[in-house]
Amino acid sequence: MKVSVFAPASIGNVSVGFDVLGLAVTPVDGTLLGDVVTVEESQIDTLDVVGEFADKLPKEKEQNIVWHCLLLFNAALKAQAVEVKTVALSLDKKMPVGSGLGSSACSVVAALVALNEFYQKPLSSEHLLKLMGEMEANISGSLHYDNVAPCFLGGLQLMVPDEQVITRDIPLFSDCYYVMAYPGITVNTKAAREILPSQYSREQLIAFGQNLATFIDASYRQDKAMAFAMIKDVVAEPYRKSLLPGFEQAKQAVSKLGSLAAGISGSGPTMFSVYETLEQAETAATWLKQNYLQSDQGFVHVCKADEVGARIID
Ligand SMILES: Nc1ncnc2c1ncn2[C@@H]1O[C@H](COP(=O)(O)OP(=O)(O)O)[C@@H](O)[C@H]1O
Ligand SMILES: N[C@@H](CCOP(=O)(O)O)C(=O)O
Repeated sequence: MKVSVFAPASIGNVSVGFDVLGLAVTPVDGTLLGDVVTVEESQIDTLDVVGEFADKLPKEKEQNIVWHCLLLFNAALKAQAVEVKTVALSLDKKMPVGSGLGSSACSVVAALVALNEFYQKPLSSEHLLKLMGEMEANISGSLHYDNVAPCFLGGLQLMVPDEQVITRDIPLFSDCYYVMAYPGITVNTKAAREILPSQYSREQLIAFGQNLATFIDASYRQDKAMAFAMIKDVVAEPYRKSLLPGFEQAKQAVSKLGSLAAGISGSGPTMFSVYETLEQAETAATWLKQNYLQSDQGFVHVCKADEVGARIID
């Protein structure tokens, strides 16, 4: 049996929900913005890495998080007395590393879902999600599900403080367009987490809670104006924007072009911005391609919410 799984890009935090909100996105032109992992039976365990960003990854398979996913998955199988097989893994690394697009989450989710499908789903979705969180914590130094949950399940996901639930689907605005502008430079998630303050003021805590609660309420009422007015980041953006050349100027520019909201995607450097119409999104995308990209590896995609998440592809 051979199975290939695609796992989509995600916007961690969505500005208003640091570490507790994440949205999966996919380009409207059909581009596969995410990673693909293929699993098939083999005489020995192997990992082959191909794709546009393969050269940005460690050469040794033992340094690749997809290999660590195999080890973690096999341990989970043994704990359930399921016979472990030797497999050939192939990672098509379509996602830039340190991008703020949930690149590591794409590899983790695609690998664990592909392995689970290969074995005819011995692990529950809840068990898989916990393994994904464990992998993300190993990579970024602290546990956060806001990339792996939307990447795995699709849509807009709110992390809840219940280990048996972990995440909840939140109603999203499926008619909006999300422009993802990756400037082509790297911001390491772990480093971007380490620069954040260890403490916040009472004023910041109240603002964070009120913004997030109001966003969730407006999402359930499908009150688009209120929801996107709440897309404000009091936790990370004030401290991370200095890592993103031209971010402030780009945010002001897309606002004049009609964006409903804009912010740092995940830990950056990707900037996301939201629009009512495809025409506005495409106009802003053109501006961002001309003014926000820092290298020839940068790109801009006009996206919609990805409501499916990780999926088998042929
Ligand atoms: N398959 C992989 N995909 C992404 N990163 C990987 C992978 N394997 C190992 N890594 C390493 O994990 C770290 C991921 O960095 P991170 O900043 O979390 O990326 P992103 O923000 O894009 O998720 C990098 O040091 C990268 O070299
Ligand atoms: N909540 C995390 C999100 C990291 O997203 P990534 O796409 O940069 O890995 C954080 O802000 O640290």
